[in-house]
Amino acid sequence: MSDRAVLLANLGSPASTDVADVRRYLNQFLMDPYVVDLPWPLRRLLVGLILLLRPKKSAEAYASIWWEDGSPLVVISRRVQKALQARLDMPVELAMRYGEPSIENGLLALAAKPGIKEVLFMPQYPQHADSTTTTSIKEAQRVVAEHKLDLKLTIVPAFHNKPGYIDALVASAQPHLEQGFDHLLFSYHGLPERHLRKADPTGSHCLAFPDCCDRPSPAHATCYRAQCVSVTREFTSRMGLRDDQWSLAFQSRLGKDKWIEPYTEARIDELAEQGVKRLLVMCPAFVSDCIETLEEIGDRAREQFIEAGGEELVLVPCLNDHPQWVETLASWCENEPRQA
Ligand SMILES: C=CC1=C(C)c2cc3[nH]c(cc4nc(cc5[nH]c(cc1n2)c(C)c5CCC(=O)O)C(CCC(=O)O)=C4C)c(C)c3C=C
Ligand SMILES: [Fe+2]
Ligand SMILES: [Fe+2]
Repeated sequence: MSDRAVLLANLGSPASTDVADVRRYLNQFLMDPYVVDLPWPLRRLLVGLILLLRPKKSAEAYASIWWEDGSPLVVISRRVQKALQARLDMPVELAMRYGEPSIENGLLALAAKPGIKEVLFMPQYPQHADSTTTTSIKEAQRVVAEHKLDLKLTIVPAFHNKPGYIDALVASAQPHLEQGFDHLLFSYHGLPERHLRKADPTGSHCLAFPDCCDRPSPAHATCYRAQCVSVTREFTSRMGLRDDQWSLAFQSRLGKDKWIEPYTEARIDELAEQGVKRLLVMCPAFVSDCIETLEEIGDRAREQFIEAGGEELVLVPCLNDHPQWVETLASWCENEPRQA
């Protein structure tokens, strides 16, 4: 048995679809300063306002996609953990940034295992965002420091360009594309534009020009949008798609701020107006299906598309527990060099 263990980290879901549980979850999530990046008093005020109406609406949305054994995001993440555990000779735990199982309990459980000296911490996000990758890493570092754990954290950052990721995406999505389509829409989770500017280490690249994502820059190491563009280009080139066969948009906008564009909702109407009848939608910001794919795209966007004149919207499943994805994760776990 190796002295390395693995902690897979995803975002998390409410404990149940009860409005009180959804409110608790949304409060923990939105009060994270990496998610709503305002000073505490303003954040408290804004989140308090959001929590007046959002929990009921979100609880209904969660109830419409909830599975017998829980939230799809958590159930699928458990399946991946089990498949990876069966494949590897090292302990594999699962943690969520918000709700349960927590990053704290995951790290404590691994630290209690005899002989474990290093934890490979793997946030399950292909593209970097402070609201996902950074906050998970900070939480893991906090737990190690506060509990004085005798563990080395080796962090696997956003894996948009890591060998094997695009191969797994192609392997899982190709059978769906082979069924035929008029257009393929890549719908990524959105982000306030302010987050993109804040994550730009050069301070002068991201959103400074309309084509910033096409101009090479060190800023792209932490630019969510550039990484979404790069994943889309890699995928479409591997599939041999022409530029007019696909487009890219951003979903899930919350609040009044300007988020990165184009918005998925607007793009769905445009595509229906252009005569697209069979629309395929992929959501490569997520490795597991979740409320954002199943409800926002699979239900609401589908309804919108059909009302606008489309005939069929097909949601391409996320990587989920596809064998090639599990194999890719396993190879990263075995081969990732220990960080100094
Ligand atoms: C300011 C608000 C939000 C930011 C910024 C944000 C970034 C972000 N989120 C994901 C991945 C997921 N988000 C999910 C749900 C979700 N996201 C927000 C808000 C922000 N996300 C809310 C309020 C919710 C809850 C659902 C709702 O009420 O609409 C999920 C799904 C969780 C589940 O239980 O299924 C994921 C996954 C990324 C990748 C990202 C930054 C790029
Ligand atoms: Fe989100
Ligand atoms: Fe850019």
